[in-house]
Amino acid sequence: MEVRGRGPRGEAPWKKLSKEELENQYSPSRWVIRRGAEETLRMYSRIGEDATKNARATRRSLLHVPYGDGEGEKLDIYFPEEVSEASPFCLFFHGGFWQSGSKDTSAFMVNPLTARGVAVVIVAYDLAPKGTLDQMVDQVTRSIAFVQKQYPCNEGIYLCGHSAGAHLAAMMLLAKWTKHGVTPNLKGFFLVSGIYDLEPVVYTTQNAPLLMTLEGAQQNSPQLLLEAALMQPSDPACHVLVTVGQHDSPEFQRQSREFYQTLCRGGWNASFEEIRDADHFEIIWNLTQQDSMLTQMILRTILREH
Ligand SMILES: Nc1ccccc1C(=O)C[C@H](N)C(=O)O
Repeated sequence: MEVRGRGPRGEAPWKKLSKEELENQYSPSRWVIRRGAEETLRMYSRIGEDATKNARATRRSLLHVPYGDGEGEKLDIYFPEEVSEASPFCLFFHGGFWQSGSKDTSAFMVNPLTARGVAVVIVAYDLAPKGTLDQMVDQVTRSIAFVQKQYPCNEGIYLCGHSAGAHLAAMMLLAKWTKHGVTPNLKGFFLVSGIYDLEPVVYTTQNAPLLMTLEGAQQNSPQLLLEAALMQPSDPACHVLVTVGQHDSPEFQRQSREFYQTLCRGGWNASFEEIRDADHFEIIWNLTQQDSMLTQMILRTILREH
């Protein structure tokens, strides 16, 4: 499929959509094909809860560790069998349009990754309306700095995010670390069904608790920030995997493709994968399975089995 990049003065394609169609495009559960929307959302919670129960029952963990003073600033660390401070660490940021979801139902990737020697950190952040986008981005930045300070010998820090969580992870491509007193050993990004240009979200009902202004949306859009920055990646070896489900909405697919293209133009070591036969939710359920394509891609990157 050909994707027209937006030229400097080009019209963004979503601006041609009616209000109803835009709402539809940014309602992931309306695009699922194997079950109804309600059932999908119920199943999403249940699979997340089961994965978390299972991870907590079978893995050594440190739960509800504060990474800041705020009440919501907590993370869970799950260790591989052979505990080593030098493990690679993969931090996961859950989705839910910055207004739903919890670290306590998001341990999807814990068992497959810890089984292969990777420590997994599931990070909580303050959801809207309590948290603003600016605050969430700051919290995510501090959670990463915290892990780097706690485990300075780590073999690499990898960030994985789903949906809104992929947005938060992608913002870290532009993070300024100096004020945090530490530069994390960032080695890779796994961005799953994310939103990188927040502007269209302003015109949907998803914005009711977010209260984003147009300016706020632009300031928190990695798509726009990367286009404007023309900055070189600080570590050219740092790999960015952009993935989207075959059954994600066309707007979600466009967002992922355009973000990938912008990364390539900026000189990032990026790759793009459409996950076949997966919708917005199934794509993350894949992470509970050791042998799924997405889990395997993540493990290959982290374990450098190219
Ligand atoms: N992106 C997500 C990721 C995780 C959990 C929910 C969502 C949703 O988008 C829910 C939305 N209210 C929907 O009905 O599609």
